[in-house]
Amino acid sequence: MKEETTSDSTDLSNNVPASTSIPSGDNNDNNNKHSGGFYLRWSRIRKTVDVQDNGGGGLMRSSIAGRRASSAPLSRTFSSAALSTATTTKETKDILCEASGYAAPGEVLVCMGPSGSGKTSLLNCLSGRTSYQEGTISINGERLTGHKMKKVLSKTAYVKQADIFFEHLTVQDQLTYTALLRLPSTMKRDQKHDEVARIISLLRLGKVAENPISMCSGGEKKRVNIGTELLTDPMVLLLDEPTSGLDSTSAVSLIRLLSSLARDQGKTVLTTIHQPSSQLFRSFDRLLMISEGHVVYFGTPVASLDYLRNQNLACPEGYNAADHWMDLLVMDHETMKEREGDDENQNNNNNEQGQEQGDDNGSTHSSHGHGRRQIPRLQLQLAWDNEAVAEEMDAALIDGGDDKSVNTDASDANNNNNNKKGHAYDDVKKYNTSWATQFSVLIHRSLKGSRSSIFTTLNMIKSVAIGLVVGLIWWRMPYTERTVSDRSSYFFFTMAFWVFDSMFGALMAFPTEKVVILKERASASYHLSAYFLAKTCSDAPVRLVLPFLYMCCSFWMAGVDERFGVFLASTGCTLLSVLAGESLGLLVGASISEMDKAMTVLTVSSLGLMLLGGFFVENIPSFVKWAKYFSPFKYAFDGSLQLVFDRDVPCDGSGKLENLCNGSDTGYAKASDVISQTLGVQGSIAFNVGMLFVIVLVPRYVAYLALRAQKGGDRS
Ligand SMILES: Nc1ncnc2c1ncn2[C@@H]1O[C@H](COP(=O)(O)OP(=O)(O)OP(=O)(O)O)[C@@H](O)[C@H]1O
Repeated sequence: MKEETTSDSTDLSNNVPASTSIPSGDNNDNNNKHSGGFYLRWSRIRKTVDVQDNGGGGLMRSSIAGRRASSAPLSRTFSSAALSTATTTKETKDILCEASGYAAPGEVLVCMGPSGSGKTSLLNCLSGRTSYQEGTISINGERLTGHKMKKVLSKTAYVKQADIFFEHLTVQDQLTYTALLRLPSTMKRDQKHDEVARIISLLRLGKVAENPISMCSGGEKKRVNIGTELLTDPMVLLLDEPTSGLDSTSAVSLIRLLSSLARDQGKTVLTTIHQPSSQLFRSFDRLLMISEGHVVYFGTPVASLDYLRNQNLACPEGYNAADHWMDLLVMDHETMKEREGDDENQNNNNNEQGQEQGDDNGSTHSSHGHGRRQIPRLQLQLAWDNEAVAEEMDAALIDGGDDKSVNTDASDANNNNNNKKGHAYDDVKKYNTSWATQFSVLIHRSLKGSRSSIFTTLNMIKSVAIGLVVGLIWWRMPYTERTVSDRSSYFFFTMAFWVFDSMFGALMAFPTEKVVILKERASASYHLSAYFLAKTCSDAPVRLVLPFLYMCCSFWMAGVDERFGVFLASTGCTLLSVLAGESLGLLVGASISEMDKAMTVLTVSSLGLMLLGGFFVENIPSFVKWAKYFSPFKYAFDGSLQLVFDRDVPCDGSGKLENLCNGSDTGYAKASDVISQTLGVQGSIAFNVGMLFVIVLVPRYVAYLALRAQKGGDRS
């Protein structure tokens, strides 16, 4: 093993030319064709992440410089401090190592590499979805820094590997809402609908347009995903594995579609792809090969075969060139030994056959024609002269590369263009539509979701049934001394049931939508505030219908009060308590991302708040008593009881209000005494209702802030 490593480095230093420039035939001849397009360049992009190592020692520990010297495989670097710690250490893992390249308007650049080589990470960096430690990304020669990157987002479409949607929406709905949100407000509504129709026909989605996305096949979902991004007429289209899960015919037609978008509309297309056919491989305009975060080739696919031949790694005749590239990049010592063994056997067989047949074809091709003791991916990583590409990219920067005289044709064209007209994205606003438009579209979309998840037939039956059961159990209570505690328990049950129901129902509201929101927000579709308000405004009325049905049944059956005004007011109190419970659920759901933790927190806190409401324990210790002022149960209960017990209570000899009835000359217990002494109600109706409003609004606002603080991770 040691010998092999030494010989690797020796062989490499002997075999690889000191400088490997972009292969011939790879000039920028296409650049002037689409000078109005976006020329995306990146140079020396370095991205690292900190990861935990539990002292397993399974990680490779050396630096790039060290590896360049020793040819040891590496994708991680260690700080010396980390090395000295035996147990859990933090290490820095290199995900992209000085990656450089460009994607030109009118061209399809295909990025290939083994799984985990850094393709998605590169797209994430280029789309502004993730940070990187070093390097420059520019559009038409201008560096993209934070602010500009955000602006460019609205001109960049990023089709992610995962198809993320609200699956209850139909294909048509999904595209229409996207069009209404992301197409500029200068376009009329009809034009936006026409655009949706165009995309549906372009992507052959007509047959499934009215189907919910959840019913679509993988390929159809992928096309909806692409259609969603194409709608905005982006200048730069980034696609992560758009052909995964598609059959070969669909994959070919998708790549053809991308090519035609690039050629006919001057779009800049950068896509990653797995295992294209030989024919497809050759049809790509440009190829970027990545291995363990290192660019190992950038140029045309055809020139890549010459390059491999120069590296003594020629693709065997008749072998799929893309497969050959991938084989080279995944091969390790073990697979090499196996292959060498196979080759030797095959050579021996062929030699024997050749001798028998007098045929001189015995020199069977060694499966990949490479030096037997080199690991090809290391050879290729070391051989590629990334610096040459990086310098070329830097030279194209308007505000200063190392040598401005080395500008490419395109950058010259773009410089002139930019000087005259300013940048194509200078006048681009982050959001294409106004806050009000976003709010109205989102509320419409959100209502569809709320109706399908909350306002279901089953939920309605449940509410009416519980109302009927409660009505029967508390059946026709007379308004006398005997039923004071029954009336109070009716309200206790009602508040407890509905507040818990709304709390736990709302807990899931944001977590289930979070992934879609992060995706849509990453493409600057709308303000978070527009989403948040639309979501809460659409969920609330739908959620209130159910307790209203319950109140309609139970209140009259139980004979809580015969006055319609009291019914309306106590129903209002119940509904306010439902909204308060919803707010607390939203707050916990928005602040704690792990569902099991959120559920635990909500269960403990809601039970605590209910007990603190004073229903079960009369003598709450003073050091926790203050917490009852956070209890929506308390305010709803206290408010409702004051509405009902606004008249003196007739004594009926049952002795339930003994202390109040015994001393009474009128035969009535005074309402104020019943409320304060027997029921322990505090504060006026206005105070209790006011406090309910506070609990409705404050936790909601904090939930919004919590949601705002959440950023999509690298992988979201
Ligand atoms: N935030 C992160 N934390 C830790 N590791 C990460 C992070 N992001 C990426 N990686 C690692 O970086 C490497 C490159 O990941 P990336 O998703 O870019 O690969 P890929 O080439 O797109 O793979 P695939 O083809 O399987 O999608 C992987 O080993 C991945 O585990």
